[in-house]
Amino acid sequence: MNQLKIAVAGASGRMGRMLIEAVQNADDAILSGALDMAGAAGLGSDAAAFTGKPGGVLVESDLAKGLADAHYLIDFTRPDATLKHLEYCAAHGIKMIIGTTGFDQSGKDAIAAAARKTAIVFAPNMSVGVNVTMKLLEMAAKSFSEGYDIEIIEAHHRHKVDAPSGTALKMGEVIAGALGRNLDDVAVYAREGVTGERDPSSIGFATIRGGDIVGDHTVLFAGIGERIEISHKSASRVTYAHGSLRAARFLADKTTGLYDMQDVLGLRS
Ligand SMILES: NC(=O)C1=CN([C@@H]2O[C@H](COP(=O)(O)OP(=O)(O)OC[C@H]3O[C@@H](n4cnc5c(N)ncnc54)[C@H](OP(=O)(O)O)[C@@H]3O)[C@@H](O)[C@H]2O)C=CC1
Ligand SMILES: O=C(O)C1=N[C@H](C(=O)O)C[C@H](O)C1
Repeated sequence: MNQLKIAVAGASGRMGRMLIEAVQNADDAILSGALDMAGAAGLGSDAAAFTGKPGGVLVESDLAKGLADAHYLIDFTRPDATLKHLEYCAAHGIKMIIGTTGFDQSGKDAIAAAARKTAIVFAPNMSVGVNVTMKLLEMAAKSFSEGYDIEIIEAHHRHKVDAPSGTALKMGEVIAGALGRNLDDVAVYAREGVTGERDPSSIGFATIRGGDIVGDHTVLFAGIGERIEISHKSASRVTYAHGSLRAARFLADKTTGLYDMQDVLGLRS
């Protein structure tokens, strides 16, 4: 069997470790590289040592060394790191699965441009459940287009650095798209003081950060006399890791192009 040769960026991170374990446990994949930032404590050590099954792949900060044997890079880091990795991967034909969130428009444009040189799956949430939830939201938004106020509430662990979450923003885009609105025009990210009455076309966001919450997202459609809530709650990061492996398998026969998990899961309508 042709194994997927996968490198993992952010090897010491919450997702990096989960991904290394998932690659190690997959029959059709082999850990072929591991990256972390210059100065990180684990540099030079075995990337899989924490699993109890070291495999001889060392954590590198030098991209040429860390990616020498890789055909895929799974990247859950920070936007500045991902954009550095992107440049290298595009130049060397290494396919990317990007889970990092918090990109500005120029970062997103850079990813789209790199996808003309290599194949990329870019999604703020790799779990099957969240991506099916996106479809439910599209349907619900069309049905609740009049008379229902839409609010997106997300909760994550205390270490998360970006807000709202990439998933919440994507949910907002999906709902706005279904309603023929532009999220930039209708999003309300914070309320304080005398805000005035709610604009019925707005989509509100509320962010909670605390403890070890893996990732909860709820979309509230609040009407007169009834409320509908569509929620997804993650109890483990393993779903993101398994989704990333599905994304790598999806890219196996692609050489270029930008895809997301709706493509990977066959959910695009
Ligand atoms: N798409 C999805 O399904 C999911 C997306 N995410 C997203 O993935 C990202 C990472 O999340 P998480 O694993 O919790 O975060 P962590 O902070 O635990 O891990 C981030 C990793 O990236 C490394 N890193 C940070 N900056 C750089 C840099 N400049 N160069 C190289 N490496 C760098 C960190 O190194 P160090 O520790 O040394 O700082 C660390 O190893 C976030 O954007 C998060 O929103 C998370 C879960 C699911
Ligand atoms: O930082 C996290 O943890 C997560 N980030 C992603 C996001 O910003 O949507 C996905 C998931 O919710 C976990």
